[in-house]
Amino acid sequence: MEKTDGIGNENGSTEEKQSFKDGSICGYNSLHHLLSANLKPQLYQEVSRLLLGLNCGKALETIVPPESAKALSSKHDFDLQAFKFSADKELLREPRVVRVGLIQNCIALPTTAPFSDQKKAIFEKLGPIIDAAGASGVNILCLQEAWMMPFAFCTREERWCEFAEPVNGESTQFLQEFALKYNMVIISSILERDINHGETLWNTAVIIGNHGNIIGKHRKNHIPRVGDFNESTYYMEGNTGHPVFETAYGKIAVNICYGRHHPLNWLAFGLNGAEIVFNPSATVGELSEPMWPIEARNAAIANSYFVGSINRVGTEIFPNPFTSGDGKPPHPDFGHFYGSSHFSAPDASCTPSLSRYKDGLMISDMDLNLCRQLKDKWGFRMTARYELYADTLASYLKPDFEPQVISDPLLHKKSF
Ligand SMILES: NC(=O)NCCC(=O)O
Repeated sequence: MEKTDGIGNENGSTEEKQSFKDGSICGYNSLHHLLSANLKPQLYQEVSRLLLGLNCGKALETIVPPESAKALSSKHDFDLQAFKFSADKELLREPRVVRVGLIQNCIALPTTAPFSDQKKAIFEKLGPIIDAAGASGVNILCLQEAWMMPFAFCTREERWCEFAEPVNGESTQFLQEFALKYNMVIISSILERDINHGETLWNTAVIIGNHGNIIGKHRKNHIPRVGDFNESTYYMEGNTGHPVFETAYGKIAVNICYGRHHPLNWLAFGLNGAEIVFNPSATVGELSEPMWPIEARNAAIANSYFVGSINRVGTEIFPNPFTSGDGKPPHPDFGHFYGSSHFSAPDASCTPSLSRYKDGLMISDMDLNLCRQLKDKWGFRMTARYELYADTLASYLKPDFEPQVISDPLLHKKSF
């Protein structure tokens, strides 16, 4: 249900336009809602074909979530969308269909509330959304980056480090119960405190198996130094490589937030055999929104795997204004985290996005056979010429590296 007619309404008043500060797109939940509300059905179909691609030659199918999940989404006011990526029927392999979920959410209490209350309120907010995923039969569920806290890394204040937890801490224990209850793999991105290594901090994804066990962890490889993303004040670049976790439902990996700007990061997870790579994120409109629908989709295409992209929602106001050395006046917030979580598939199709301003659960079935089918069709792995790039990289890393540039000999000749 949309809030206003947005600019689609010719009489759109100033008040209506003001309401766009809520994070909506001219009053609409998402770009796709804006288009479907304003284009004739035939035009919308054609725009969708170009915008979202085709899966097995058809528009992506939707699936109907169970009534219990729909009831939870109405009661707790979160967006709920469900789709299905198919693959071609094979003669020798059975389809390998898994149901995957992504959760996006805003924080639950102001950042000025006691930390324990903030964390508890986020747990309480997430419970019904995870229940909806469980009721829908989701096999693998991924939460957003540092879901258990406000994204306070803009502030550079040390007190936010108190939110950090060991891999087997409170947040993991909270999710382990759901994993066990719903026979679900859960990927939980937390601020980690590594007790055994001098209590250092990391930005870490914990992989919880469908028996409630901890399968392993991965630490964020690339730390942003852009805009207000002052994360390097808090933790260092990860030391866990590019692990792929073999779970009951397929081989999965996690490329945490800013790592999505690094094509080699995506590649490495692919080389290790990932079939689904999750990108739990926290990013804001002004900085990255034009990149958001492109990077994950490109990674899915180039590496012949599925990608699940998740971004938090809302504007988080911090008690003390901060600056980031970019000449901007002190400000108390990052800007708007624009949600828009979605899935991308190796055949270049993708789902529409979840809301730009509301909590949400995005579900999709995906037949993992599609990964190999796309490798066979496009041959990106076979044509990759890795040895050329290995040579270039090895040479680039040497201190005496010189770029391979052949200059036009006439370029520096004096003309008479
Ligand atoms: N959390 C995080 O790494 N954000 C960086 C900004 C971006 O990559 O869009």
